Amino acid sequence: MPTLVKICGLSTPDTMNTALEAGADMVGLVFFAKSPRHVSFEAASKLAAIARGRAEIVALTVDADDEFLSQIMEKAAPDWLQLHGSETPGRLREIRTRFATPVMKAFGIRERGDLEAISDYAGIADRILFDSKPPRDATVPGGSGKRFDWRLLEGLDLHTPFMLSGGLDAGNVAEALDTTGARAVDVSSGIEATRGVKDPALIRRFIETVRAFDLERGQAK
Ligand SMILES: O=C(O)c1ccccc1N[C@@H]1O[C@H](COP(=O)(O)O)[C@@H](O)[C@H]1O
Repeated sequence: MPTLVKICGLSTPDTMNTALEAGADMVGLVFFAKSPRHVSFEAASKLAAIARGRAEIVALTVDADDEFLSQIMEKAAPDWLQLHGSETPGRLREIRTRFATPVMKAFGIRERGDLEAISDYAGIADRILFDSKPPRDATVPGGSGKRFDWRLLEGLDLHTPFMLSGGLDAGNVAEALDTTGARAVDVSSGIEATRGVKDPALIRRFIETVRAFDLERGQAK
């Protein structure tokens, strides 16, 4: 199976098309006003229409309430919800039931102890997402372009599929895949010219690099 690639924080039709044409498996729309990648419901609806049927659409939220999630479902009808806040296992269960959409729960990792909470989400989260841990006073809890020590994931025995993120780019993604054994990766900052502004050439290079890694490992499509 080829590595699953998620391109996150797309906010223009051009970069959305670039990601899709380059072969992204998942495309992420950020619904968090403090993020430089935040999209309005109107923009999201147009971007989702471009992506539908070509890649899975992921809506990223941070501690969103039901009203906000309902708006996202109505306007963008995502295939996945990415929950990047401090959502509890109970809240995840509620969201899955109410919105009948798979959920990907993000965990910020800095040290081994940060992995402990994950077992509480077993059988509830459809996928676990590993990101670097944001500083306590961060206004945006992700998309920082910072990596964490990937060796912390070595030998991890998760019974839930996981995705690796946090500071990935074309220059380090092969090493990240090799170290962690991840079968899915997510990138945002590493494909940007400046914070929040995607660079089509970097999007293509990132996906090409992952596909080359897959070819080398005999995992290509
Ligand atoms: O992208 C954002 O602005 C964002 C905002 C709030 C929470 C998470 C966000 N992005 C996610 O963060 C990780 C790491 O991204 P990066 O490649 O290090 O920039 C990734 O999962 C994004 O989906």
